[in-house]
Amino acid sequence: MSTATAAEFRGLTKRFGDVTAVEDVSFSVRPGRITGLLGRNGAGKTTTLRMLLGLAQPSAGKATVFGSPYQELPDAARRVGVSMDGVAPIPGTTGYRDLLIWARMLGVPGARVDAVLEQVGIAGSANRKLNGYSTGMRQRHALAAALLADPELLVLDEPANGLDPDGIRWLRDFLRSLADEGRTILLSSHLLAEVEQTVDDVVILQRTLRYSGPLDELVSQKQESLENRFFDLVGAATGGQNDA
Ligand SMILES: Nc1ncnc2c1ncn2[C@@H]1O[C@H](COP(=O)(O)OP(=O)(O)OP(=O)(O)O)[C@@H](O)[C@H]1O
Repeated sequence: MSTATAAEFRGLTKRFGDVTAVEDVSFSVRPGRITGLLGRNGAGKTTTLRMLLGLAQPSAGKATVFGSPYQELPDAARRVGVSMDGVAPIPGTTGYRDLLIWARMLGVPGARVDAVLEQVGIAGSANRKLNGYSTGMRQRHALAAALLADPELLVLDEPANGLDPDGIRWLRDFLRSLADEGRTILLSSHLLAEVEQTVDDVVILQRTLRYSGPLDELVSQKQESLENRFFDLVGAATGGQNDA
């Protein structure tokens, strides 16, 4: 890889009218590692990822992938695999058919569909309609779609949401195997105990950046759990979201 970081966020700010969702956030995502973007509901995680992917325009600052804004990155859709809410499948489509449509859009061979279905462990359900999938199966399906083009970077918004304990353990091992192959993973989550067992680096967001760096430096500073360090950095909940 030619650039030293897989993704960079510099002074990134996003305002929605009177609401500042993300304020002056800067951090780097190191290649070949799993980075967890953590924050409570409304902390600005999804907005940050959307700005990285060119889906939301920053009010100030910038985000780059492999050194370029996403929109200017050659072959971006194949180099960056994304799992994020907001892309609805065609109603009544089977899992297989949905992935085949994505494969054609990405210009990858149809055989990749079988490969990713096997990888995420839902090949046996591929001929079922997607609207009958459980939450866990939907998460695996979304991951399969993200993997179709064999991307260098995976951006996963809340990939553990809705997974049962088996699914969570599977996801952890699966993400680690992807990172061991040299891929970079940036995932958002509010499941702190889960993340503690999954990620190498941590970014804590509460509108502003509260921490970015290796997980072990964060938790070993005080020999405490990620959860305790998280609340040290973002403060206790006051009932409102997106508190300063
Ligand atoms: N399109 C939008 N229009 C107006 N406000 C928005 C929009 N998108 C996000 N926001 C606001 O920006 C803030 C950050 O939202 P965001 O979805 O990025 O947080 P999050 O950390 O991903 O939260 P969650 O864990 O609940 O998904 C919230 O106050 C949210 O209401």
